[in-house]
Amino acid sequence: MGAFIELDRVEKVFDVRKRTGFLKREVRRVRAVDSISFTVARGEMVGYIGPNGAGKSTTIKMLTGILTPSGGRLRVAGIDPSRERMRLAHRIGVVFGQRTTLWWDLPLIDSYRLMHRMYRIPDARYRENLDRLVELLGLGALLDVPVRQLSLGQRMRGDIAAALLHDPEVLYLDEPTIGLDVVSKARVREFLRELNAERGTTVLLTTHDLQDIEQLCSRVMVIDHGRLVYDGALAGLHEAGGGERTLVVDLARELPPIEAGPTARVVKVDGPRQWLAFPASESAAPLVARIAAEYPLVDLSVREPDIEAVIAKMLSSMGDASVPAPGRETVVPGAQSS
Ligand SMILES: Nc1ncnc2c1ncn2[C@@H]1O[C@H](COP(=O)(O)OP(=O)(O)OP(=O)(O)O)[C@@H](O)[C@H]1O
Repeated sequence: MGAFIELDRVEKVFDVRKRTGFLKREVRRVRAVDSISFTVARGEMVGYIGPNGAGKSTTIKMLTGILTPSGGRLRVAGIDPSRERMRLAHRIGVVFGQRTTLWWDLPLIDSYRLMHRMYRIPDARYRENLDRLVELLGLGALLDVPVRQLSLGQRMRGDIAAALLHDPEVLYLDEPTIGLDVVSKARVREFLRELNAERGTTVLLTTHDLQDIEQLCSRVMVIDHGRLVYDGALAGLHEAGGGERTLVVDLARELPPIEAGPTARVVKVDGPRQWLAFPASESAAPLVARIAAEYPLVDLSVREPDIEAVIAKMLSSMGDASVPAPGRETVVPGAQSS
């Protein structure tokens, strides 16, 4: 089967007018997406990650047709999103972690009823989908509650159901687990896994949480300064990024740096607290056991590398040659106005 999402040298350039003096204005050209090409097959679950301002949201907005590319070719299910946004809307679902598509003052079920009409979902299909989503996402007791009274995790589940009522073939998720507690995160992830396995829904996921990717996506794409700098398995990204986790150890008192064996090293000491870096591919258990046996251990925790750190390491290990120059933001000659 051919590609379901196709981008061929897609670009998005914004011209931003900036005041630089009393009467002077300068036009700055920001290349938010800079010649990106990739394809996603039907049924794939792909992570789309990158530092702040890398161009992720701009890409998603072009994929939904909210923004028109400045250059290149883009197709979703054979449709050019910005030209046929409404036709495409029936085939895609979008969830933004930071915003809700639900009506704030209305009970949850009323938002769903409105969507039923907006998307002209056939009655039988609407009822069937609603029942299934309410069950899978545990929304039964929440349907009559106004959205503003829902917790963040409940609201997120409500939003995910809203995005899926019309049976979209592809789901774009922008930070779906942001701000959620551990239990809610697990629930959302479990649901997405089931959705993908049972319905074959294609999922494109933007997140700052590496565990979202670890638990959901076999493929991850990294975007930096508007360019695609990595496309492959998460393990490969860890390798390229040096792949280290951190063990944070609280000792009973201030002590010299812990000697923890050949693969771990102390990277920071602050009073009785010490930070040890160790390979992400290794279990923390032997390290913890050794420290517990030899030191007055009070508490400890393991920190996963954060996405920004992994990407930064990957970029520096690749060398500057493959990293786009920071000249993405350029002053447009002759565009000064007064
Ligand atoms: N409407 C706009 N007008 C001008 N510049 C914009 C506009 N939208 C985005 N940009 C710029 O384009 C670049 C990419 O922004 P984008 O929101 O796509 O990044 P992002 O990867 O989603 O970041 P974040 O993780 O912070 O959400 C940034 O430099 C941003 O300032």
